[in-house]
Amino acid sequence: MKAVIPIDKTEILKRYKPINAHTHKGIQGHALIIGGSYGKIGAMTLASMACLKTGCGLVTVFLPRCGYRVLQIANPEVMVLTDIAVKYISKIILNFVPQAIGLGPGIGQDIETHTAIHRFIKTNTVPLVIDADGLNIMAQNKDWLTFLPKKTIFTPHQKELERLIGNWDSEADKFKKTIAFSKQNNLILVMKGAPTYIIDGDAIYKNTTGNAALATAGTGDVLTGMITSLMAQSYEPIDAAILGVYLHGLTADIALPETGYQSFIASDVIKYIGKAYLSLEK
Ligand SMILES: NC(=O)C1=CN([C@@H]2O[C@H](COP(=O)(O)OP(=O)(O)OC[C@H]3O[C@@H](n4cnc5c(N)ncnc54)[C@H](O)[C@@H]3O)[C@@H](O)[C@H]2O)[C@@H](O)CC1
Ligand SMILES: Nc1ncnc2c1ncn2[C@@H]1O[C@H](COP(=O)(O)OP(=O)(O)O)[C@@H](O)[C@H]1O
Ligand SMILES: [Mg+2]
Repeated sequence: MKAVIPIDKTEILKRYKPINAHTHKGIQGHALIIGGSYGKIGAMTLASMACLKTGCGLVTVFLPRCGYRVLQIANPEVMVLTDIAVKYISKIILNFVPQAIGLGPGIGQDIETHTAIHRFIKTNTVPLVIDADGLNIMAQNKDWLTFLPKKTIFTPHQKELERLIGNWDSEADKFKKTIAFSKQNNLILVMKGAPTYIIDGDAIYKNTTGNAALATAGTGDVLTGMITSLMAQSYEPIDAAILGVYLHGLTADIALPETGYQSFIASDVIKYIGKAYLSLEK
């Protein structure tokens, strides 16, 4: 196993690109988040708001029809495209080409959603982040992995990772299997946990930010939005994964003295993204 590289401020400053004073929303990147199902539209409101607050110029979501009003009211800055189905995603039809796509928050596992994802990835060439049930669907259909753009980012928590790579009998075995999976499929794996590791073939990065305040519903959905945003802003996939994970953890570190562990929620990650960015400039 190669040396583990810590994701600390020095590593981040090598990758972080400050905003150009002459930029405009048309060149700040247009991101698309695809997901949601009846009862899990919140995952999409969180992911899309996190995406905007991480700096991309435009954000569109694609979700089932039941999410339309919810999204427009909760996040007026976000644009909405809807599926023909009311409660789940059945066919993904887009009317523009985004710079990056996040797929999976709250998407559920309806059989029609499996088919929609299959059809979508067969033709998609846009850089992709896959999370949540998007990962669970890929785990049940491993022959679809060949359709993914190279360096697609997977963001599994431990349980989702197990569904993808099978059981492990030690930490070393878990890393060995994750590295093999990353290499075989040319994917980047964000192994979420405490701490989060990022695997890109033989390269292993260990995050140094974050704390137990993040152990709350929706913080993973927020991370998907943040990484998708960075990819839409032209960061290379590995840089988007590293910077996204670092900033996400940093929000919880900055917030902790004000919120404590227990009252911190996923919306607070979004609330503190600005302070996390500002701390990079100090
Ligand atoms: N407001 C919303 O709409 C929310 C929607 N969510 C969506 O709900 C769906 C289900 O996601 P879940 O992750 O809850 O379901 P999963 O069934 O994938 O994972 C949860 C299970 O994994 C176990 N587990 C073991 N190790 C874990 C670890 N390190 N981290 C997390 N879980 C671990 C848990 O105990 C639990 O049994 C996803 O589509 C997700 O996007 C959730 O993110 C919660 C918030
Ligand atoms: N104890 C902890 N310490 C640090 N980070 C944590 C801890 N618990 C959870 N996290 C982080 O919170 C996020 C949870 O993601 P996930 O399990 O997908 O949540 P959800 O699906 O509810 O959005 C991950 O980024 C994970 O690394
Ligand atoms: Mg999750």
